[in-house]
Amino acid sequence: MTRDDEPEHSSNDDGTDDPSDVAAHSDENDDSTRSEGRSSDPESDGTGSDSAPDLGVGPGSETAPDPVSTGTTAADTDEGGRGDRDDDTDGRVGGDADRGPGGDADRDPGGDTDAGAGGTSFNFGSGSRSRTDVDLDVDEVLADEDDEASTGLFDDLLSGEPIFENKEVLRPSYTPHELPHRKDQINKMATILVSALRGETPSNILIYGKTGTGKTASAKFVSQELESTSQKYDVPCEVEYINCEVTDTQYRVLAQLANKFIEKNDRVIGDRLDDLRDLRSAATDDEGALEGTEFGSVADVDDRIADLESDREEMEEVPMTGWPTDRVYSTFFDAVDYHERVVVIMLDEIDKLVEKSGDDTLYNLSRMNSELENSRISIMGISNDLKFTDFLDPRVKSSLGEEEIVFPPYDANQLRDILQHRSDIAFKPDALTEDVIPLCAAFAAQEHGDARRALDLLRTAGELAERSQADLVEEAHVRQAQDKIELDRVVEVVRTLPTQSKIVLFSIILLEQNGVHNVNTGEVFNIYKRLCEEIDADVLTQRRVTDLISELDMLGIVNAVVVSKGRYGRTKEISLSVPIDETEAVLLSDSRLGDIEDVQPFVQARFDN
Ligand SMILES: Nc1ncnc2c1ncn2[C@@H]1O[C@H](COP(=O)(O)OP(=O)(O)OP(=O)(O)O)[C@@H](O)[C@H]1O
Repeated sequence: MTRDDEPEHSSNDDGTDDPSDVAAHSDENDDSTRSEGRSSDPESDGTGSDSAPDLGVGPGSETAPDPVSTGTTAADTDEGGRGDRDDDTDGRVGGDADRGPGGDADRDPGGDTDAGAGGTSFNFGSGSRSRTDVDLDVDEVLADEDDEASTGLFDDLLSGEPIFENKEVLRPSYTPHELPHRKDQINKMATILVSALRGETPSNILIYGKTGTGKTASAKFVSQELESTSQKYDVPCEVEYINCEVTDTQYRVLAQLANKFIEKNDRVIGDRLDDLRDLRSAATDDEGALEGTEFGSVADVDDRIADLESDREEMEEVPMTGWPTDRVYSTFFDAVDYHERVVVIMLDEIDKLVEKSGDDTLYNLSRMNSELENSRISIMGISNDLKFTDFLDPRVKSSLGEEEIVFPPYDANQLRDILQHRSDIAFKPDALTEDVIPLCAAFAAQEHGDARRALDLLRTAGELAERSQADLVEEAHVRQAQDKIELDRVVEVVRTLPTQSKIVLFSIILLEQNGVHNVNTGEVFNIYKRLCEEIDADVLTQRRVTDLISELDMLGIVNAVVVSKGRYGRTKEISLSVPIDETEAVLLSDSRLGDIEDVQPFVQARFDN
C-alpha cells in the first residue's frame, strides 16, 4: 500500500545521535517523508530504538558500517542525547540543512552572519569598526548584493549540480520493474493466477507480511504482467485494485468495483457500437457486407445497436452513498457479469476492511462465482496483520485462504540490493558515498526489514544533501534523515493522541522537566488531576490513567517498566522515550492543552500529595 502524506517535523528520538553534533540536526520545514503510522510498530520504536541497527544479519554483513560508530563526524550515540538537544533545532525553518553538516556551528546567536569556513567574515557586533576598517568587505558586500539583485530567489538553489537523476523512483508511488529477493513469492503468485489466462478461476490468495516487505509492489507487478499477457493472447482477464484502508466499508468496496466495471463496460459497448455503425452503413450500400457476420439483414444490425444503446442507458453509476446495499451489490453483480471475463480483485490492507465493517463483503464476494454466468472472480487479499483471519466466519476463512503466501522481512543485505537497484536510476552517477546505502539498509533492517523505510531514508538523505548544496550524499545525511523520519513519526503519533492521553503524557513531561525521572503512576496521576482541573477536563480514575500509560508505552512514547521494591511490592517506573521539547511543543499546539498557562504549580503539587 502506498501513501504520500508527508508530515513536517524533524530530528531524533532514538538516541542514536549526539545533540552536540550538528550533522544530526534536520530541517523542520522539510516535507519529504511519509513514515507515520506505517512505522508505528510498537515493538520496533521507542524503547528499542536506542540500540544500533543490527548489521549481523546474513553473510557479508560485517562490511556494513556500524550506524553507531561509523564515521567521524556524524551522530554518535549519546545516552542522554535527547534530553539536552541543541536549541537550534527548535522552530528553525530551513536552517540547518541549508548549511549542511557543520552548519550550526556558524550561527551567531546575536544574529550576525558568519559565512563560516572559506566565507567572508563580518563582525559589526560592538559597533567599533570604522568605515575604513571594512572598506574592502563592504565593497564585496555591495558586489554581492548586486549579484543577488540580478539573481532570483531560486537561482541559488538551482545553481548546484542536482544529486538526483529521477527522484520519483524513490517515492512510494513508483512501481519498480525489478523486485530483488521476491522471486519466490512472485513465481508462486504467477503459478496460481495463470489459470485466469486459461479462462479458469484462480484460487483465492492471501498474502501476509510485515509492512514494507514488498507485498503490494509484488502483487501489482504480477497484476501488470497478467493483464499485459491477457492482452497479448486476447484472453479477457482484468485485475481491480482496492485499497481497503481508504475504501473500508462494504458499500464503498462494492460501489467502487461496480463503477469500475460500468466504466469498462461502457468502453466495450462504445467500441462495439462504432463497429456496428460502420457495418450498418456498409450494409446499407451493399447487403453483401453482412456476409460472414452474425446478422442476416440491416434490421438485425439495427436491433443489436438498439439493444446496446439500451444497455448503456441502464448502466447507472453507483453514488458513493445513499443506495441500499443490496442494490449496490446487484449493480456490481450485473456489471461484472456483463460479459465473459476472469476478474482478480486485489484487496490491499484487507484487515482494515474486516476491522471496520466485518466480513460481509468477503462473504458476498467469495460466494459470487456460484451465481455468475459469464464471468469469474478471484480474490487476492493483502494484509500485514497475520491474525485478522481469526475474526472471519470459518466459511470465509477457508475460501479466502485457499492459497497463502508469506513475505518475510528483508535483512540488511537484501535491503542493500534493493536500494542499489533503485539508486542506480534515482541518483546521478557517483552521487553517493559508499557507506550511504549500507547505512540506510542497516537502519531499516532494524525496523523489521522495511524496504519502505530504507527508501524513505535514502530519498530524505538525498534531499537533505541537495538542500545543503552538497555534491555528495554522505553518511551524515543518512543520520540526519533517520532523525527526521523518526521525529516525524513521533510528532504524528503524539498529535493524534486522544486528549486524555495527551494530558497524561504532558504530566510525565512536566515531571521530567523538573528533574523527576523514573516517575511512578501515583506521581503522574497527581499532576494529571491538577491539569484536568485547570482545563476543565474529566478526571479519569487512577486505574484508567494506568491503562493510558500502558498505551503510551505500546506506542513507544514512554517506557514503563515494572520494578520490584522488595517488601513494598512492585511499582511501575515511567520515563519518556521521545524528545522532550518537540513532544511538548506538539502537545501545546493542542488548543486545550495550549490553555495551560503556568505549569509550575502543578509540579509543586507533586510534593504536596
Ligand atoms: N524487493 C523489492 N525491490 C524493490 N523495491 C521494493 C521491494 N520490496 C519493497 N519495495 C519497495 O518498498 C516500498 C514498500 O513496498 P510495499 O508497499 O510493496 O510494501 P507492503 O509490504 O505492501 O507494505 P504495507 O503492508 O505497509 O502496505 C515500495 O516503495 C516498494 O516499491
